[in-house]
Amino acid sequence: MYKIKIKANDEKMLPKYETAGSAGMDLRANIEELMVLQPGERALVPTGIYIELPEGLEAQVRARSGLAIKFGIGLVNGVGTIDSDYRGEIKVPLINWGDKPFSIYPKDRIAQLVICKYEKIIWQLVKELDETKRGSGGFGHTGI
Ligand SMILES: O=c1ccn([C@H]2C[C@H](O)[C@@H](COP(=O)(O)OP(=O)(O)OP(=O)(O)O)O2)c(=O)[nH]1
Ligand SMILES: [Mg+2]
Repeated sequence: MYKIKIKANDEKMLPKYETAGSAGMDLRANIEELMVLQPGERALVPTGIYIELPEGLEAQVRARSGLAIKFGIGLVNGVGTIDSDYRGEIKVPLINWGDKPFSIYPKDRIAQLVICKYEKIIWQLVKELDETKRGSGGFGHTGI
């Protein structure tokens, strides 16, 4: 298990696994006052945490499905990527896709962080790629 350096003003803000098998650790809103997201509105919500990942690990910011299904709350950027050399505050670009105003209270769990391994590659520029049965078929070409 990796031990990852983290900075936070309050230990309660440290993301943690809610169950033994959770892949994600919930991120909390580091705000002083209630924030309201109107339908269609987006906001970059601070989490108060700063991390130092070794090269080869990234952190993914992902939506919480409960907020998505109940209130239409998602991430404007789909999945956020926290680079290993990023030392700034982790922030969550939330959007209210729902039809009602959504209230965020201080320390609410607004998203989750998943730590993943990634590979670095170098490109080998070629004229032809290996043939496959799929070829360029995609976007539903096998049917629905
Ligand atoms: O949901 C997110 C996405 C990104 N970041 C931070 C960490 C990441 O390392 C940095 C840059 O993110 P990204 O590469 O996605 O954004 P960019 O628009 O390409 O910015 P940059 O030019 O700084 O790389 O912003 C967050 O805090 N939350
Ligand atoms: Mg970038």
